Amino acid sequence: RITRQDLMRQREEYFHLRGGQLLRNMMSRDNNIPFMLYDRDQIELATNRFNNMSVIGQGGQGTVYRGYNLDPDNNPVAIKKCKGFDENSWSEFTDELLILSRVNHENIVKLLGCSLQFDVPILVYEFVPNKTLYNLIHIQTDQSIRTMGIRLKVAAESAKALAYLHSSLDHPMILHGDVKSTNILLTNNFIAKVSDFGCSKIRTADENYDVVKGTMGYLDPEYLQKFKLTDKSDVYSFGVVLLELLTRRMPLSVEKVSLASIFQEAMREGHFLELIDTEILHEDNMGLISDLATLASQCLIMTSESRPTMSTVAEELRRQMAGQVQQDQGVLTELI
Ligand SMILES: Nc1ncnc2c1ncn2[C@@H]1O[C@H](COP(=O)(O)OP(=O)(O)OP(=O)(O)O)[C@@H](O)[C@H]1O
Repeated sequence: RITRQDLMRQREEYFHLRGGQLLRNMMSRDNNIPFMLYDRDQIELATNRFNNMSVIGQGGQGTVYRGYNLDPDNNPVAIKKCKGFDENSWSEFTDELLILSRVNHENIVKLLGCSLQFDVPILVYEFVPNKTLYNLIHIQTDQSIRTMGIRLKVAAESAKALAYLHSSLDHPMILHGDVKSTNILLTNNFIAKVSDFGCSKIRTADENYDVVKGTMGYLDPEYLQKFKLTDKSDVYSFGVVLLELLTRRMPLSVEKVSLASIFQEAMREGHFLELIDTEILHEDNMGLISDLATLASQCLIMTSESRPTMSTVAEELRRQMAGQVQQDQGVLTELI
């Protein structure tokens, strides 16, 4: 018969085997890192024992639950239960957590903590209440996402988040590896939050990788040839997201033709305007649309070296935003 004491001992064992002590030491060394290590009981209570009613999403790497009572301010959280996790990958996973816990950016879904007391990793994130960008572009016809201003803002914020992951001094270079519109979440005020970190996403720039990760329609063609993920692979995938925002077309057509290739051909032949979503195709927007189309096209260049860096893309989008604000103010002044 297994007693409660046996169970407690087993949980402690799991905790140590999986590098829990390492994480605990790191946290006590650096009080600035608000990263929590949750007990099994806390997670089970928060998800009502992983009750189906608490499920908010299903991804390739696991199931996401809505949870309560874990956040000190009592905000809801999103709890991801990873699946298909290899027992031998725990130490790699804990190493990654040490880095991911240092990621702190307003446009990145915050990783609040984890639990090491289950047979698979459990990750706890800040809860983002609105839908994914994919949902708002392709499924729901939310009025707000129809405006050019919101689309530009979402693009600029997502680019800023990716640029931070690639080149912040807070942590080594982090490659996202699966940038797509389902991995951009939006708050009720349409603040973009890049998500989906935590299951083997950190790579050093020169590491070779032989398993194809990522999503069809967004994958860097050079990565598919060389199996080497780089910062420019994220730039390519971001280019596809930019196209989704401009065209409201799916990244892959029903015939499995990529939006990127259709768009690049239209750019070469000078008729890309035919692809742009008619809802944003106004005279006032023409300059901006043309600039954004050029930027997307640069992100999608076949040879990765010729693509801009994420910082350059973010800076260009910031500049465009500033231009828009000025333009809006100009219109206002004229009206007054
Ligand atoms: N922090 C969060 N707040 C609110 N909802 C979330 C959060 N994280 C994920 N979700 C929801 O859960 C769904 C699944 O997320 P997840 O990141 O696991 O999968 P995915 O990105 O759709 O697929 P994959 O992991 O295969 O790339 C998302 O589409 C979203 O609806």
